[in-house]
Amino acid sequence: MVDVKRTKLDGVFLIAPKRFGDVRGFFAETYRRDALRKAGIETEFVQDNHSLSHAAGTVRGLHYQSPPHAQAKLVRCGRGRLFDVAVDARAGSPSYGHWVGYELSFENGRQLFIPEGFLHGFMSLEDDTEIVYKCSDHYAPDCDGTVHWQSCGIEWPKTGLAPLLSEKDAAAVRFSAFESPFVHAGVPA
Ligand SMILES: Cc1cn([C@H]2C[C@H](O)[C@@H](COP(=O)(O)OP(=O)(O)O[C@H]3O[C@@H](C)C(=O)[C@@H](O)[C@H]3O)O2)c(=O)[nH]c1=O
Repeated sequence: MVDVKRTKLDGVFLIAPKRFGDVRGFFAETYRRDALRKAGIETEFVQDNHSLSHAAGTVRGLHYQSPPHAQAKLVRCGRGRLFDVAVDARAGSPSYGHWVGYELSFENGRQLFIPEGFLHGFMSLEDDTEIVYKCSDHYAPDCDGTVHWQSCGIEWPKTGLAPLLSEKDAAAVRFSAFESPFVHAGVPA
């Protein structure tokens, strides 16, 4: 059983798989294609990723892959706690530049579905936080892009710690200078 809820950004969903607890711990279905389809998510995933961030306050993002290798992602936290963010980067979208952010943790088991055309990033909120996510296209380094994490008006959690970023992410272009490779498939008037 999976609870799939819309967010304020069209196409982004917050997902809560049911956990069956017993004396041993819990059991949960972390991916049900039929439940996502019922919510209108037709995405086929082809790659699973897993990363560990040692220090709380680590930021990865805001990342995207350009067409023809754009990726939708289904994100969850394997260990610890993180703040996960999606930013609408589809040129012409009524919510262009708008963002949503949710705490995903081992504890709450929640997932975020992020469609193609969005930037994705996260901040770890505990030491040794793991993120696990499915992607709808393979890694394509030539199509890889990053936008500066502090250039979209995102209200990041205040950890009191110095953020830790890759060199690539620290040097990323600001959102105001970002030339979006994505187009919003709007309904014609
Ligand atoms: C993303 C990725 C990286 N790599 C390699 C390239 C590099 O040597 C090393 C680390 O790559 P990065 O620094 O890009 O890793 P990271 O900063 O964790 O990148 C990830 O960030 C989050 C926010 C996302 O949304 C992902 O799509 C991805 O962009 O792993 C792969 O082999 N396959 C992949 O799919």
